[in-house]
Amino acid sequence: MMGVPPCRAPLRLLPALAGWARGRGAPLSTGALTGPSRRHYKKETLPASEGPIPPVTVTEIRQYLRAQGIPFHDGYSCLHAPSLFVEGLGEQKPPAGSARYSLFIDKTTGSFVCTATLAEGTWQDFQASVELKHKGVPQAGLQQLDGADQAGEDARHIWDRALPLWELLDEEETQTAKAMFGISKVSDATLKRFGVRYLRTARTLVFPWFSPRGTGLKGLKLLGAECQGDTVLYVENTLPRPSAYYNLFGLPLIGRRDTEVVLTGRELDTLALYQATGLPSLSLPRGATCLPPALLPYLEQFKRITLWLGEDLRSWEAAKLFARKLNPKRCSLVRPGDQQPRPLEAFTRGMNLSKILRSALPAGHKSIISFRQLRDEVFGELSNVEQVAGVKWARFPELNKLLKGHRKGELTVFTGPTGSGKTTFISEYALDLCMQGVNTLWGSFEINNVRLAKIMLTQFAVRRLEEQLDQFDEWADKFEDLPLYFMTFHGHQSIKTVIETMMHAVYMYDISHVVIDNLQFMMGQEQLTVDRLAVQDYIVGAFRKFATDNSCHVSLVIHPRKEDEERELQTASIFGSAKASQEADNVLILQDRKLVTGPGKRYLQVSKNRFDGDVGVFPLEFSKPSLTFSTPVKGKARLKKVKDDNGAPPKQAPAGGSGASKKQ
Ligand SMILES: Nc1ncnc2c1ncn2[C@@H]1O[C@H](COP(=O)(O)OP(=O)(O)OP(=O)(O)O)[C@@H](O)[C@H]1O
Repeated sequence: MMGVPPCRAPLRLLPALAGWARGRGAPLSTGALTGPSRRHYKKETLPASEGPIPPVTVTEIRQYLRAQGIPFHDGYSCLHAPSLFVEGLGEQKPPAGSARYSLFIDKTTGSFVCTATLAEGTWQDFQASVELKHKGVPQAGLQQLDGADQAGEDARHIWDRALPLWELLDEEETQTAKAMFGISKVSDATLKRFGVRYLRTARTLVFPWFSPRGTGLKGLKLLGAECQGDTVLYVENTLPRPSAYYNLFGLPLIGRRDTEVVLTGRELDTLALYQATGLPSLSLPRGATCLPPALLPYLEQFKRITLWLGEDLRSWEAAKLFARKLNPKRCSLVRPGDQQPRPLEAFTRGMNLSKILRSALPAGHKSIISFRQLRDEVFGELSNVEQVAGVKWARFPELNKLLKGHRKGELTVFTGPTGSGKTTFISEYALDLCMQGVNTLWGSFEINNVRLAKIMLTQFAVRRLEEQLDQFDEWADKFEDLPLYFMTFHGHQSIKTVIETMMHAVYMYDISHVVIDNLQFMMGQEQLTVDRLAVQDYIVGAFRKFATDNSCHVSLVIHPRKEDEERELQTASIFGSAKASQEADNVLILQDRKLVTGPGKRYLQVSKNRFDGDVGVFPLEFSKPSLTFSTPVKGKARLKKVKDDNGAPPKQAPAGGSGASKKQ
């Protein structure tokens, strides 16, 4: 297990013990990664427009199926059809709505999976299969999912060594182990039903991932626990590694006729929920961080899905987004709150879980709502000020003081003089958030992904890896487990293609932060200045809309206009009309003027902050070996809040950030 220091979050993901990543259901995945001694590291990439995934619409899919004479019916997230991959079944015409329709085609991406044979592929693969079938070629060999190879073997090895919790040496050991995980009230019968085991040597619970066909072991999750005062800190490891771990825990226990399910964020919640209510329950493989579309076919049978993911605002936000993918009409959401903690806690506190489930709110969106419907949301925001403020940077405490945090749905515009280190800074700023579980998508048009990943890996390791190549694998392995994706665009691109790719990434990977470096690469070659301004306005507007519609933060690098080199940049120095700064929620400027405070110093200026109005500047200290910009530790308080963006960086370190002011 890698030695990543504990963090504040009650649950965090550690790198998997070993494994492969296959990016199941993700047509754009990087391909197989081998065991722990590998040298290559690859993050998943998204395609350029000429890449392998032309967007397909559900209308086109329907037309194609009709034209090919393939019967289908409309599900919640997928179209259901008889499978081509099951011998003979494709020829028959089962009645509409039949459970024998085992082929699921994702309405958004066209990707398919056959739940009977576990064949899967892209929309293009599907069309190719249909053609081959017409030519009489058998379909059996297409991408079987259950080749879990190395990870499967490793999992089997651990599984065989783990014991059922109720078969430990004595009752006392069982009780101690249960207490350690906060599951003293969870009965042996429940643990047995879900097949939970205990790995004595590592003092971890072991949750199995069985193939949906109920045969082989595909992987497992190991859960460790540390008690800190009254709270239990859980540490997770999965086999295969998180990016390839697609276990809907509890799936083999779901009956064909079950039409309702409760989705939880943790296996322990599912145990508690089942024991308390007897209702079918599944837990998502990576909690509230994502709902991979590859899981959607397995949720199609449910007419009603209740999402009860956790007790914090982040889980609530995630539940709202997941309901969109699942089809909000069938979803209800349990709102986190003191009287509605997560299922395990509610169970431990002796609360009535059925009652909490009954109070779940329908996710169906209505465009006109009254304050009465909003008041609980308003209360939630008022009572969770810290969480509402967003994810805090770990490396830039001064940025937290000004911006308070990184929030979904906002647009940040970032500018600075040419060559001042914009890419280097924005890379670390995004990496910091990504390391805290913010699913991040990079659009680097100026420098290629290898160079960018090299900068990021150096910043991640906080050292010059060129001179310590023996450490490369260790850092690359950890880096690989970050929820980080890259678009494969390079050079000029149309905004339409970029936005389409971003939407695809949001659907596939639940991206909540997109970084675009930089806007000028979407501007095309228009010669006329007026046109260029209009084009830029249009692009900024498109990113703004994307951020709002997808509840996703967009950080957009824009070059400044050519200005007097002696003068500080201001909000008005951003290239183009005023649109960029008007649309932005935050404007950040990297100031590189060599001020009296030190040679070569940079300052970060927050010149607009729509969230609470605090603006100001703070110095950054660049470390060349690690390419990082930490805030200097020496000296007194460094942050200076200023009245407006004409406020120049401080000539001396100001005391205590006095002079703070709010800006409308
Ligand atoms: N504060 C700094 N002091 C010295 N060198 C720096 C600093 N920040 C970045 N650099 C180095 O300067 C070079 C340019 O940095 P970077 O590409 O991040 O700048 P940029 O502002 O994005 O450039 P451009 O305007 O071309 O987009 C890199 O080699 C980087 O390592």
